[in-house]
Amino acid sequence: MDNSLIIALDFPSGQDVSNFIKPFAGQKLFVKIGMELFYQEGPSIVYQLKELGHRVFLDLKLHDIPNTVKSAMKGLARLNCDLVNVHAAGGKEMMQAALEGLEAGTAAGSKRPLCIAVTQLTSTSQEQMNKEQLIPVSLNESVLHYASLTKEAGLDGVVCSAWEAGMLRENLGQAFLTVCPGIRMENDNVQDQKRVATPEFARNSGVSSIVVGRSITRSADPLTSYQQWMEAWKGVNK
Ligand SMILES: O=c1ccn([C@@H]2O[C@H](COP(=O)(O)O)[C@@H](O)[C@H]2O)c(=O)[nH]1
Repeated sequence: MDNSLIIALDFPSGQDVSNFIKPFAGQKLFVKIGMELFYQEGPSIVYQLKELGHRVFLDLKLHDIPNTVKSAMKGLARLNCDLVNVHAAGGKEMMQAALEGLEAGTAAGSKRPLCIAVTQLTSTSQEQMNKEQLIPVSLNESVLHYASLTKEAGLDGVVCSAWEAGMLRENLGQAFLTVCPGIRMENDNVQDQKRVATPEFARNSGVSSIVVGRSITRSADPLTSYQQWMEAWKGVNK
């Protein structure tokens, strides 16, 4: 899954998704289904997108007691998605349980979905983390701590901002995935994101894959916008 641009399909219905992907006919995309879409459409939206040949990141960010997460992951493994995730704040035991569930739910002879953990949301600032979460360290320290726990638990990588990706590569190795949302073109509206970076910065920091939502899905011409984003991410004409 290295060097993918994952499109966040943050839509309220499957019909909106169909309208969005129509101009991409024939292209195999890597898409992300988050809570908004999954809570409305359920597993059928995963099946539909897989049937069309797209890779699917099911971004439900599980965070519960280990037994509950294990059982939920067992069910998610049966959906045949490519990537799933949890919150690292759930702890090492919960993350290990997530993997056990995924392995138990993966059909014999099939590959289990990759599993990554959210470190600190890209909508979280240093100040908010210190004051609201009462975590009295720097954002980098917190992200490195959560990512180290994630690696110890045996997961495949983390969700972090592009600003932390270089540090994580140095400390945890380049095989450990860094999947980064909060990506914006220079001068774009950052909306609710706090730790944002450009696709060029992400590429130069060794990010594994970027997640881009509204900049593409809310654009007047999503296909052209996607092509421009791909060029910026891959460094075409640089
Ligand atoms: O830390 C995180 C974890 C997940 N996300 C998700 O990524 C996309 C980003 O969308 P944009 O429109 O490009 O801001 C969205 O689905 C989030 O739920 C994240 O942003 N940060």
